Amino acid sequence: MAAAPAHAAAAASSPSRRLSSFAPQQRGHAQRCPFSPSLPNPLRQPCHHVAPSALDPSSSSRRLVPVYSSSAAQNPILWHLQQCQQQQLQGERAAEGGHGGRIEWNEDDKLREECGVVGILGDPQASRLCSLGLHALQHRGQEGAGIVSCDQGKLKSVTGLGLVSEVFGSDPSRLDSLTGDSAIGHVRYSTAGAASSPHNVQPFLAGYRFGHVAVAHNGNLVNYSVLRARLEESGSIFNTSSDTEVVLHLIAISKTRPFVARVVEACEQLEGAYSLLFLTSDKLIAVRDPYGFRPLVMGRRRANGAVVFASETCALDLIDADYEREVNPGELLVVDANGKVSSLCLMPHRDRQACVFEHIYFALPNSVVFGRPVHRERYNFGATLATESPVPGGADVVIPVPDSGFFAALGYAEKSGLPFQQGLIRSHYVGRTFIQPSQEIRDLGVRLKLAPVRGILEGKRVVVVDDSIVRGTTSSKIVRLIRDAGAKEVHMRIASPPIVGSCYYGVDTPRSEELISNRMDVEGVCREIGSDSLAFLSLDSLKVSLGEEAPTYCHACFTQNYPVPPKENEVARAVL
Ligand SMILES: O=P(O)(O)OC[C@H]1O[C@H](OP(=O)(O)OP(=O)(O)O)[C@H](O)[C@@H]1O
Ligand SMILES: NC(=O)CC[C@H](N)C(=O)O
Ligand code: SF4
Ligand SMILES: [Mg+2]
Repeated sequence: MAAAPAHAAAAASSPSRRLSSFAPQQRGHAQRCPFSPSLPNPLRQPCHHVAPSALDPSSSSRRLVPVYSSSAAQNPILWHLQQCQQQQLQGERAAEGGHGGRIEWNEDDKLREECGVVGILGDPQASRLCSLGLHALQHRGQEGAGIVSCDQGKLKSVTGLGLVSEVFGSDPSRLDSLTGDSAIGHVRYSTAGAASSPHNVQPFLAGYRFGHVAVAHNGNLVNYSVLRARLEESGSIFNTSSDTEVVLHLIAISKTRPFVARVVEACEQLEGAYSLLFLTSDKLIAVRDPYGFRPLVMGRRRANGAVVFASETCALDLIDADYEREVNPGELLVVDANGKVSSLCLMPHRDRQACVFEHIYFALPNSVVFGRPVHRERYNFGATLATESPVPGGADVVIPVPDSGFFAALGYAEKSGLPFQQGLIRSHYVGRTFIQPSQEIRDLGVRLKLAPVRGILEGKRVVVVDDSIVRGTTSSKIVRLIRDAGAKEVHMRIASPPIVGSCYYGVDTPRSEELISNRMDVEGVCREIGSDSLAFLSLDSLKVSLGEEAPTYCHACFTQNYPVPPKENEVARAVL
């Protein structure tokens, strides 16, 4: 049963939050250049620019501010801004290798993925299966990939920048070298530490007093700078600028024994999100933080009972492993060399705060995440949206924004009784996070990625369903594409609430100020993206859709109620 439509109630009481129609000529920008306020800003599209004050490499934080761009060649202001941005980039690259912080930024307009982890024990093909599992999780991180295997107590590692196919496909000898019947793997999208540094690609492998240990991490540690500073003060030397490395140092300096107790002691000092896999000479260990922000599941291979851990069940499916259960929040599972699994409670169990965005956007629809099939959740969000936000004057067709809008659009169409059509075709050869250095090329990139089907759109009142709006640039471009293809009306429907806050738990979001719904209300966003109407799924309806489990989900990017306070302000983007 859908909740009362929150925005409809707001619309009745407040004209400023009403869903509205806007004529294109009303869509002018009155903004001025934030860095030269005396100059009017004639530009239209948001891009990113680094404030000149942040050009100082010693600056404690980098400020990214939205400005408006067209072609730099035609526009001196943009040229100036791009020069500054170049300068900033060069400064940061020169500073790379410095302590801790992230020195690159979310260059496109998206919420970026997180990371994916896979671990296997008890199969002679462990590293090959691991690489297949990583392929299945490639949507969670495309910056780097790696595998550490264990053969007769000896740990071996191959890591590299790029996609799994680039790291392991180009040279078969890499996988051949990873012998042994246990392995862990990682695909990275960075939240802390430079994306372009090969040192930051996981799994990390380190030696300590009693042996070697490898770690693969999905999440983000909100207190890592504090921990790192403390460790460095007492002599630790870091190899990477990633938050994850602190875990290895904490294990190494722990005075307790055995190894599992060291892991527990280390994890007790961590704050934030962590789904971790550890590999040692004789064990595979899986840990999930007490809030369970990030997913982590366990399964077994049908053929031989090998134990498998993975971020999402799609990785289990690919390697013929049956899903057994989640690693529970706050739980530590130890798999010994004989495949025996023991469970330990890591620390007092807190109320779970699973990331609801896994259901909305991140996870693949064929995965089961937090015990729920992702495709079903998305379908329900879309169906609820249809109930609470039909198009006032009716519509002719519902189309999804591929890929992640697909199931929500299907739910919307079936609930509203409208035909569901594929009005946008997605190129399979353009990545999920398409990155180009200039805004102009990025604009073209959207057309490269999504092409309208004129025969479906021409003369129609079109409902376009997407999963989320972050900065709004993709939506504006899609609205324009659909209008250019002859649509009579374009109504955007978004199957999640407006995103108003950054994530500190393993998802690289733009700064709050750059999130379009943080800067303006629904009517403003509608005007900005140029649609005839716009509606988001209300938070109340999202919660109704999640049912009894709603309180066990994190919704902080919609509410800014952070379950773990983000102590280090903007940690993911700070240059320390
Ligand atoms: O408001 P914006 O800044 O435009 O960002 C939001 C868009 O980004 C994501 O799609 P993306 O293209 O990254 O991935 P997908 O193809 O898997 O949907 C998301 O699904 C929205 O479509
Ligand atoms: N997205 C993630 O889970 C990233 C893991 C880790 N914080 C890193 O930056 O490498
Ligand atoms: S803030 Fe948003 S993206 Fe981050 S964990 Fe919470 S729900 Fe997920
Ligand atoms: Mg999308």
